[in-house]
Amino acid sequence: DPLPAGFVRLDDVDPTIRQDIRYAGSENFLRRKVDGYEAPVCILTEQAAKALSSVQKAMTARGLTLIVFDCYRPARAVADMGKWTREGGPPDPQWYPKVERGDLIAKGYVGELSSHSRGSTVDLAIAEAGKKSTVRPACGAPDTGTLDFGTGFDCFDPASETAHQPLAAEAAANRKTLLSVMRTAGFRNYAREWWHFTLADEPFPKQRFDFPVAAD
Ligand SMILES: C[C@@H](N)C(=O)N[C@H](C)C(=O)O
Ligand SMILES: [Zn+2]
Repeated sequence: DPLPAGFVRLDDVDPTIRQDIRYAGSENFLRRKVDGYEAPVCILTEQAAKALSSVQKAMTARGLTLIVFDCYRPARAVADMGKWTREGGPPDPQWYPKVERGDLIAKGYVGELSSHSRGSTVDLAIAEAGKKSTVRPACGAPDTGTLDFGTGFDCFDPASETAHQPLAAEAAANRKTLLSVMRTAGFRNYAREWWHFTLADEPFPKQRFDFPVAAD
């Protein structure tokens, strides 16, 4: 299906950006596919995709690449995550080792209404350009194939706060690099998650979308 006006598939803007769209599969904190993800593709607003492509150019020059884990997230996916957290349960050592499942929204790790549904928010890391990512998330181990950020994508823990201390020097330096290149391109970080960025001048600041994430 055609995308709503103003949205693009990232691959059409910059096919060099690596994509590992976790909610389209089971390697995520729900341990199953999330509603609304029909294909593992990154969809963003045109402005966000172009801004990300400018970051990728800086990365490529350094032998690095961006890797995106989540982009536009349909409202039905946000609702699915919310319902799932409310089912409750104990901490999960891999994804939220110190938080009850039912507290993930209250603690700010999962959005009850997420900026991702506005299309200009992205979860991402930096990887070495030559190395392919194999999935090995999240707490206590960086994702294989990404630089060391201290924690992996979607490790819901205070250690994932962007400015968390103490943090090994290399992880702190990599967080600083990601923050710096993303800020230069006009993105703002969410202080609780080093991987979550929203385009400051987003085109749909008050709208939430619900079309599915589909390949074409
Ligand atoms: C779930 C995680 N990847 C994330 O994006 N968290 C923020 C708070 C959100 O859901 O908007
Ligand atoms: Zn996010």
